[in-house]
Amino acid sequence: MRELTVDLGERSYPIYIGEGLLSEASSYFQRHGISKRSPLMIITNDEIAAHYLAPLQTELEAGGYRVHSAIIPAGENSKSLDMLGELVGEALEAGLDRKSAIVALGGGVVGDLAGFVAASYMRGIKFVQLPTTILAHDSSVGGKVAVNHPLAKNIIGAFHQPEFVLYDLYTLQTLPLREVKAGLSEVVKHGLIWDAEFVDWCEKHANDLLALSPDALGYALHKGCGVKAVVVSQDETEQGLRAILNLGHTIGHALEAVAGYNELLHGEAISIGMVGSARLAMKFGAPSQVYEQTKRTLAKLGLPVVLPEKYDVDKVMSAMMHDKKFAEGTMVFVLPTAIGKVEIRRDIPVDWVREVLEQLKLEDEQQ
Ligand SMILES: NC(=O)c1ccc[n+]([C@@H]2O[C@H](COP(=O)([O-])OP(=O)(O)OC[C@H]3O[C@@H](n4cnc5c(N)ncnc54)[C@H](O)[C@@H]3O)[C@@H](O)[C@H]2O)c1
Ligand SMILES: O=C(O)C(=O)C[C@@H](O)[C@H](O)[C@H](O)COP(=O)(O)O
Ligand SMILES: [Zn+2]
Repeated sequence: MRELTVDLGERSYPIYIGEGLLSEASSYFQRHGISKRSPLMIITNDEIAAHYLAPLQTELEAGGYRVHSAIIPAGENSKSLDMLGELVGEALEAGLDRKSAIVALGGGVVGDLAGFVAASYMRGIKFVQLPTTILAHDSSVGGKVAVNHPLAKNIIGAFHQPEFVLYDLYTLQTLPLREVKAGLSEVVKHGLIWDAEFVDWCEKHANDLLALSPDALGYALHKGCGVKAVVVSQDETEQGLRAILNLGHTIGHALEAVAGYNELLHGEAISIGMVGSARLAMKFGAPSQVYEQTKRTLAKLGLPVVLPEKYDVDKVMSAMMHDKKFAEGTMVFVLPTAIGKVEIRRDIPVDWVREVLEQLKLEDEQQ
């Protein structure tokens, strides 16, 4: 078992990473002071529930917890205000009070939504993250919780940190291959913003990662969570440094919104966005090697690295203007200056962004 800490003073919390951790969940709940006198509510989706809900519920009940489970439909469209309202209704009916906890069992969709339920129910109750996707090495750490609006991704949300993160790597073995690849996109991102050696490692071990080798996954997720924990510990509410975790997201979030949240997976959109950012960086003088290695590594992991032809560049440009990263009349981009190093720029000519998107689209036509 590996352990990391998100260091936020009195709100610090651990990330436990290991195999079989869900089968001992109640001892972690107890250790972290989750009340047995108030009911708790597990939020998960139908696909994850089929694999992991019954054993988790049995384990927690055997440990003396009163458990209510809420099951939402799988998919990004569940990250909505309507679903938030439904879950608040379920929490009230199940008798959750201010000492109750919300338990997120799932990937980033469940985690972001459940975290926002916890942040808003009775103005904030405890929550626990039980991530079950590779991507959730990112989403379960750091306390960004949110739902989407049709016009913009994650635009209604809060910062609300979990009590602890319990990452059972056994759960990853049932992930569909497309979800494995999408999750690895954010793993590579953590290397691209912070650790060049780790990017080399990801490139070299791409096949091991895709094959879900326990050793490779354990190492990569510990590294990825480690970068995230260090960054969040220094800048919890994104006053500065934390924005680097947004590499690839200016373009990526716009693509997700334009696609209606049900076509491109988050990790796929971010992959295209990271290639776009590396291309944009070349216009500011970054060496072409940065663009080439970014694209090569993501492609080796089976991720999209061009903009599908059907995307309308005007619509993508306009979606970018609704993002949180658009402020005071300018777009904010995280641009790589070397592998493992990025800078935050607010002086991006809009025409350059358009050119990059057109180039990425042209590459799709040429494939
Ligand atoms: N809060 C943050 O800091 C943060 C960071 C990154 C991404 N996100 C958000 O995370 C979301 C994407 O998360 P995701 O990729 O985990 O998506 P997801 O939660 O939709 O899970 C992906 C798919 O895999 C299925 N699944 C999950 N675990 C499984 C398992 N163990 N076995 C079999 N199937 C399983 C789910 O049912 C779903 O269909 C996006 O909404 C993104 O915006 C948030
Ligand atoms: O934790 C962060 O900070 C991130 O930016 C991580 C991103 O991978 C994640 O997709 C996040 O939800 C994006 O945040 P947003 O504030 O741009 O919505
Ligand atoms: Zn992301």
